[in-house]
Amino acid sequence: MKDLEKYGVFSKEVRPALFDYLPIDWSTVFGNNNGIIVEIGFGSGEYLQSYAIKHPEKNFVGFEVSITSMKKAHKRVESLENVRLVITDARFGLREFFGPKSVEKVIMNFPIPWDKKSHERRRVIVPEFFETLSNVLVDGGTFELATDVEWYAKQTMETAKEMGFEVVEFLENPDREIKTRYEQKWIKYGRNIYSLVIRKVKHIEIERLIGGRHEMPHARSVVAEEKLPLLHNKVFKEGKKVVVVKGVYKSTGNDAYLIKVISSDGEFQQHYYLVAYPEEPGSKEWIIKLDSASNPYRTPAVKWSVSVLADFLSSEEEQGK
Ligand SMILES: C[S@@+](CC[C@H](N)C(=O)[O-])C[C@H]1O[C@@H](n2cnc3c(N)ncnc32)[C@H](O)[C@@H]1O
Repeated sequence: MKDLEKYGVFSKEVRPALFDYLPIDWSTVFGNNNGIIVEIGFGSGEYLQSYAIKHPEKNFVGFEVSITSMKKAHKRVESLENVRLVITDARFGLREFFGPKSVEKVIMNFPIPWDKKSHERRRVIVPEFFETLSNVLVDGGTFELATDVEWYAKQTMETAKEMGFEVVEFLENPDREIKTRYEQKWIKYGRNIYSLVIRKVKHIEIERLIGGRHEMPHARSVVAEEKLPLLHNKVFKEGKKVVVVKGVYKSTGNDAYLIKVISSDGEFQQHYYLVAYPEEPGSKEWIIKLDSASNPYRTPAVKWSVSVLADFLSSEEEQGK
């Protein structure tokens, strides 16, 4: 894998899907073993920039889901050797890209609380998030939250205690050295600010969806070609895995088909393409695999999408029916 691709179009962007092995060995990314601080939802990047300049002896990894924020923040941190940015849902990224006891501190400034019942699924700070923290934080490592939403701060503190964390600090209107864009806005509007610091006291093992070598899943099957159009809009479910086929497209040049898939592992959803084509022209044996231009994380649902589609397409004789 060429480093240029692995590190994305932005010089400080890291694209974990292109790494051969996960969790990432961050010491090779930064070229040193300095302690790691993670910021979730860095927005325009002011906080990350100021913090990283103040602490050149630490490495910083920021997560965002907004590409607009990524572009703005990247301009700020471009020249900083100790910062890397990742465009991924941090709930997934913190668990999958960091090994046990590898992060000193996780920071979250002014997250959207998603208070409506229908939006609850988007919330970052949920019990599973504390399980991830209990694994990836070093012993005594901390999580810091700043918010303008009192119930959110208090609920986070209560859940943290239930999940075995120690509360180090809970302050109303703290005088924070670095103020984020949202913080400045809320202060101007006269809103109260709450800050919470909790410390890990107990390490737990967690299950990661991916891990180890990031291989390309593929399957071989005796395919009944007439079954391919039947895949359209098909939904396959097994446990937390869901695979939905959104489209099936036949190539004009040969017998290959492109299959548009959305798969979910619980809350984590990915969009990508699979390809299906005869091993030799005219052969009944087909290969079904990820399209080379698609690069989803090889989660259980992604691996399963290849095998479940291969089974579906398999001719009845092959299945012994
Ligand atoms: C209200 S803004 C706060 C931005 C910045 N921290 C500040 O205080 O100015 C929340 C940010 O979190 C990002 N975000 C929301 N959910 C996220 C997730 N699951 N993973 C990473 N970033 C997320 C949003 O895109 C948005 O930029």
